[in-house]
Amino acid sequence: MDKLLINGGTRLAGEIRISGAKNAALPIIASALLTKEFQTIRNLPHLQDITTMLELLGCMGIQAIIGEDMSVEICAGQINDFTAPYSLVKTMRASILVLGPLVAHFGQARVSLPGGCAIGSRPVDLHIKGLEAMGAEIRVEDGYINARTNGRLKGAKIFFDTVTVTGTENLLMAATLAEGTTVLENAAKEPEVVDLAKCLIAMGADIEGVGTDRIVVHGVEALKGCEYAILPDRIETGTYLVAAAVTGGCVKLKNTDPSLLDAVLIKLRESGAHIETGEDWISLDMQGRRPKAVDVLTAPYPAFPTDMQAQFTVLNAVAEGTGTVIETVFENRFMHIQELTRLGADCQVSGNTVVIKGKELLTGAPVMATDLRASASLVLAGLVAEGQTMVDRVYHIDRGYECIEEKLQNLGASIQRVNI
Ligand SMILES: CC(=O)N[C@H]1[C@@H](OP(=O)(O)OP(=O)(O)OC[C@H]2O[C@@H](n3ccc(=O)[nH]c3=O)[C@H](O)[C@@H]2O)O[C@H](CO)[C@@H](O)[C@@H]1O
Ligand SMILES: C=C(OP(=O)(O)O)C(=O)O
Repeated sequence: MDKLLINGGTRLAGEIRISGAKNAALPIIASALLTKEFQTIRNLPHLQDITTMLELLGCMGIQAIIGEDMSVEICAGQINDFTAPYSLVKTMRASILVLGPLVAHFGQARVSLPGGCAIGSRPVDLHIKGLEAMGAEIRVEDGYINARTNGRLKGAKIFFDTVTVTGTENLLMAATLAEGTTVLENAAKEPEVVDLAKCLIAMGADIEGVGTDRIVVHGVEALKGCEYAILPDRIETGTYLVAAAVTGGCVKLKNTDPSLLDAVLIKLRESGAHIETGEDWISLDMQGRRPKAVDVLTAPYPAFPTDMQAQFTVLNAVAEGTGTVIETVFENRFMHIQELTRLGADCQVSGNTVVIKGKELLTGAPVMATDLRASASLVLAGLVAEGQTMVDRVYHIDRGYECIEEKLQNLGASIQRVNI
């Protein structure tokens, strides 16, 4: 099994390119199920989750032609199966994103229930209720969501009790082909939802209120294929900025979009980082200093993202002062804390809050990755810790970070992938 071996202590410096956003690419690949025409998607990140999503379409008889320039061509016209099997869904919860498009376009879907995961129970009740409100008949049996509709789905008024990103995306996609108008209230405003909506509009969908919490979709009879480039990954961007900040380094990240990272950049500036931005780049210079501790509270966009919480815990662990991280989105997203403690971090967890007393030095140790962002935080801690850190279960990281060791090596880090 692959592991990452890190020798900490190098100040990161240099330039790297940010990849396309995993969390936009996944729903946009699923959107190809809404048309029988060819869909061309560009700026795809090279990630395990993308491979899994394409494999999922492959199980349905759909071929994806992968181009050399990080693009893929998909044509759902060849579909012959409407099942998302447990074997794939258990490795990637975002497989649930095929549910809405399959029912809306083909009138049937059989999608395995994702189940809980390391960061919380993560139910999909709001996806199911929304589709039922649109007229789908849904039975949950043998661990599968079986959905059917006789004719087109019907437009409906849907209120999300909780802001849900993939829930909004699933119902948004379903609504594009429904008969009549669908109103999604308390919808997610994440940039990845906006990117999906822009792609759907390019396919011929009629959508208003994109980027607000009230999305109105006037259903159309058919959608056409389009060519669409995925937006940059704001979480990958934020992770490399924190990597530079904790090592006192100076980096420039290209092919990104600073306007997607307001809440993160504010916290990094508060921590003492000198940040400059251009239209598609961000530079951060820590000038060799330790960061100052910052308080963070996660909440839906545009607030501070839960997917950056673990990384900021590491920033606080090596900062001057004491910082607090409060997680309000997922009930169990502190699995990295125990591992950070093994590197010497001083963290006290109480309910959804962790209080971190910054230390001048962390020390390397073997640690175990438990989920995607938890793993990223362990790599960041390893970069700053004195001595050697070995991060095990790297497959979690490969779900969401393209060539992480190569990108960090380009910034001067001592990090290697080993298979022992
Ligand atoms: C592939 C993808 O885009 N993943 C992101 C997406 O996950 P995902 O879309 O799974 O997360 P949600 O936005 O749905 O979850 C937010 C909260 O709503 C709850 N909930 C959700 C759906 C539902 O039917 N019922 C319910 O109670 C969840 O348990 C959680 O507490 O948004 C999360 C929150 O920004 C991010 O951390 C993930 O990286
Ligand atoms: C939690 C994440 O992904 P997923 O929703 O696919 O588990 C993430 O990207 O941090």
